[in-house]
Amino acid sequence: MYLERINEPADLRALDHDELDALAGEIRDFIVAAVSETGGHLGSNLGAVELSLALHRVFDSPTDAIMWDTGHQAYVHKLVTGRRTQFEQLRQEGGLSGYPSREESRHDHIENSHASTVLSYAYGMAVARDTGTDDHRHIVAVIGDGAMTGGMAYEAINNLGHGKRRVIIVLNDNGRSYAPTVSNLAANVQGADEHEAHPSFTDRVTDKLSHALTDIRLNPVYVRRQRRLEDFLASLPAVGPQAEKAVEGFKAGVREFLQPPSFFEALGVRYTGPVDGHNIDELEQAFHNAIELSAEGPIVVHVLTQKGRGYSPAEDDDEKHLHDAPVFDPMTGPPKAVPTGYTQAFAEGVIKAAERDDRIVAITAAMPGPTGLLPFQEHFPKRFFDVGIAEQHAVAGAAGMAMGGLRPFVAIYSTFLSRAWDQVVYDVALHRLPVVFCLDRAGITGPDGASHHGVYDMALLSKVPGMRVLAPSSAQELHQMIDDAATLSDDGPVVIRYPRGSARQVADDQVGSGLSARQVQAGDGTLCILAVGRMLEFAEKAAAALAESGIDTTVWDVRSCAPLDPAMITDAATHRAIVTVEDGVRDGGIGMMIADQVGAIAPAVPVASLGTPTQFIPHGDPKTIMARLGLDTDGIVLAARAVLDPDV
Ligand SMILES: Cc1ncc(C[n+]2csc(CCOP(=O)(O)OP(=O)(O)O)c2C)c(N)n1
Ligand SMILES: CC(=O)[C@@H](O)[C@H](O)COP(=O)(O)O
Ligand SMILES: [Mg+2]
Repeated sequence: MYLERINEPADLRALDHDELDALAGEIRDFIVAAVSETGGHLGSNLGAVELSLALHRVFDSPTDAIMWDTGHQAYVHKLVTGRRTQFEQLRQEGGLSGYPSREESRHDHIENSHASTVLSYAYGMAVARDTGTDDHRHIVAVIGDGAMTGGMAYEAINNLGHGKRRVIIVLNDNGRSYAPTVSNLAANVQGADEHEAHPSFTDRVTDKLSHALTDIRLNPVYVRRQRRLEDFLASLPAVGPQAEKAVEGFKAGVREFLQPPSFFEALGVRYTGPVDGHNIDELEQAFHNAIELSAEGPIVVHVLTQKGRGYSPAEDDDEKHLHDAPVFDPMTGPPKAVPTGYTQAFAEGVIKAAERDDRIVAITAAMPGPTGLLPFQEHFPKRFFDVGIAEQHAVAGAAGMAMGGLRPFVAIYSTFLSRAWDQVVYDVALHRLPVVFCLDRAGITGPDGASHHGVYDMALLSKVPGMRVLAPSSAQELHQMIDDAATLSDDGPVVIRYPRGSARQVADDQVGSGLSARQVQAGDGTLCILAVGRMLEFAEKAAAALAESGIDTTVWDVRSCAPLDPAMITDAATHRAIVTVEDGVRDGGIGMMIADQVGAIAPAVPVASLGTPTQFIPHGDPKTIMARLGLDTDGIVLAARAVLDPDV
């Protein structure tokens, strides 16, 4: 067993390549076993095994910074940097994070799980390094082909190229985000046409021509000779410049013939590849050469990997190569991922809406499966758009579609809509465009940690002029809200936000409509609980618990967070005390808006607002996190008793 001997990257350098290949096999078995126990990211990590080993053999982390875009593919990095024994607690409360964590290790840098950021970090760290005089450490940024479809990546590439920053970019191209990436970069580089845009892994690696070219272009001996020839020619009087031009022209002709200059080189970033991402020897050679060539400026090493490599249930999963997986039986692999709960309700509802209105189109930012849009794509292939990991473009694109007479439904996780805040406000709302935002994973999501909880959407979006913000308390309410949004959007944008996981099922008479709140039960005027979305279920249970001690509670399902229903505000203001509860940030949240409006008509009525704190909330089990924050039945009961009898 080699894995047990690896406690830090230096231990990798004692192994020969046969031992490294054996270690890679052990690591794959370890990751499958670990993820099968706790759930987590699988396909991406299985594809990054050899890449991670080669990086940690060639570069000297943490002196050299090895940074991972998105970070979901950093399990091997964690394994070889001393955290093997912590994987039993992967993504558990207080356990190992599923992403790099600065608290866990000096080898970790970026904790944010939002994609397409790593090149900007690399740029910034290179600038900081270069302000010093003797700092020669390497800045290595690993970015996936999916993350490369995010606009930020191009902003950074542009700056890196023009700034000639000494950064090594490792483009980990497995041809996929969840779905196949918009274009397979390897094919694009060689100008292959569309039908080759997603060649098999083997095809992608065995293109010997570009392979051979890589050797030439990467080999520093070739580069040094080329430079000596250029210097010699330039030194020749008279004929020198012409001869030099002739050599340049010849080289350009060779390059043009063999391989069109890549996108990267057009921006001043040297490109080389593709390299076989599962051949450690080849990877190490490529990285050593890149170190030499990076003296002149940034270089991309294009690495081809296979998502899910080495575990057939992942290799054979056409939808997402087991990008992530729940707890599962490693012998058989997890069952096929199908939408459940609110995601399933959205998947069904948006199809029904589109059947009724042919203006309706659906947009995803590289997450057709997790957002529930795969069935929509099957029903309406020409009305479905996957724009890549490009939320800003998705939203501004939706604005364009709406201006053109379409009715776009934009399906984006709550947390990822943060990326497109500017476009939501000034491209959609400013023009009062009929765009419907369907935000899955709103509220506390759990295992993916601080940058995945969807806790800001209500507080922020309720402040956008003309924006309607709806929060369903059941699957049936979500269906209703999708129907209503299709017409409400005549007057401008609508947001529907709903949580990860199971959805409450209710009878048709327990569903509201439009922008009205729904009174679930009427009390005797003592206490009024106003609940947002999934919190209604806890509010009803709290009311039942309070009834046992003689407190007769009114309960409202808020439904429309913006605008708030005036009838609900007026009724709440007639009570002795009010509790509001939402699974979003309390500061500036819906509860505070309710308190503000009640205060305007009944300033003496106390309002206790429950919500998430203005803090980053670490990963863990969502129910445990919500209980800890008082966002459950007991928390509501406690708040009710306190607001009724503050002296108790
Ligand atoms: C801004 C943003 N949008 C969406 C996601 C969700 N997401 C996580 S990983 C992933 C796919 C990443 O693809 P790639 O960069 O190619 O990495 P791979 O999983 O293929 O290794 C997506 C869309 C995200 N993390 N950040
Ligand atoms: C990094 C990544 O893939 C995230 O988008 C996350 O893992 C999604 O998790 P769920 O789809 O399980 O909410
Ligand atoms: Mg990928």
